[in-house]
Amino acid sequence: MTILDRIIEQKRIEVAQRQATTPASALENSPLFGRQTNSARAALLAPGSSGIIAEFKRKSPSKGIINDTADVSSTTQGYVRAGAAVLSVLTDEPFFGGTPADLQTARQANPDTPILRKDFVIDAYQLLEAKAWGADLVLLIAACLTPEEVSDLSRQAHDLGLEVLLEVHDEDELDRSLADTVDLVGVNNRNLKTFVTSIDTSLQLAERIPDDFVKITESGLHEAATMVTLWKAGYTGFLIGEAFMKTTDPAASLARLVADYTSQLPTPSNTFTP
Ligand SMILES: O=P(O)(O)OC[C@@H](O)[C@@H](O)c1c[nH]c2ccccc12
Repeated sequence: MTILDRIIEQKRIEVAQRQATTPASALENSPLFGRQTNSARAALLAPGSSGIIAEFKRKSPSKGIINDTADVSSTTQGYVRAGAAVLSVLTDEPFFGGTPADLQTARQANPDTPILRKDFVIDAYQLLEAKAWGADLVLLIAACLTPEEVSDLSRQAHDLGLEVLLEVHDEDELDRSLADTVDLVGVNNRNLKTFVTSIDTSLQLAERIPDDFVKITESGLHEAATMVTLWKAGYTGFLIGEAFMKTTDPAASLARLVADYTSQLPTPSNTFTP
């Protein structure tokens, strides 16, 4: 059994329990449910965008504790001030130490920034939660969904005004799961079954992703030079967590990376300006 299998097994139990205590109607009646969402696609494609999706992550199955003292509100606000285009907030508790409250807090602290609910979505109920907790987009992971589930869930997400980031790890997942109902395609450099992380994954898949999707490279990114290589390969979005969260000042680390990255980009029009 892989770690991903264990996470999904646990997730099914968790979703059933939450559904039993909070009916869909309660989520639909919550104050944030009707809010107008912010577009991550627009934020990442805006001229001058840093392209960075900055993640709030306390721990992970591959790294253990990364940061168990950081405050959600100040860290995410710091990320935004330092130039993050989009925020990603883990809501999985058992494996990543995130909570629904983290997402709600990040929403309240950053009303105008697109926020990704980072979790393992396997059921439409979780889309209602995402909307009720203040998310603007959700992650759908091809490795744990059938192609039908990807297209059904992404259609339902759109009906709620949520954008969809489809995560793939190889050619096979991309070929079978890419639906025109998704907005952004993320290539995870980390294999969720083995934890092996390599940016070659993104480099190999870049050309196979049609250009109408915003291309995001995810995980294991630490250095501006690597980002420039990936940008040249066609990636405009960079999902980064650990490199920031493991430092004592995540926002300052982001600011340094943005400065370094933009100074190395060949075209001034893509330069981030605060
Ligand atoms: O902390 P990193 O190596 O910068 O990675 C961030 C993000 O890509 C990673 O947390 C992630 C990518 N896909 C996921 C799916 C579930 C949980 C976590 C993830």
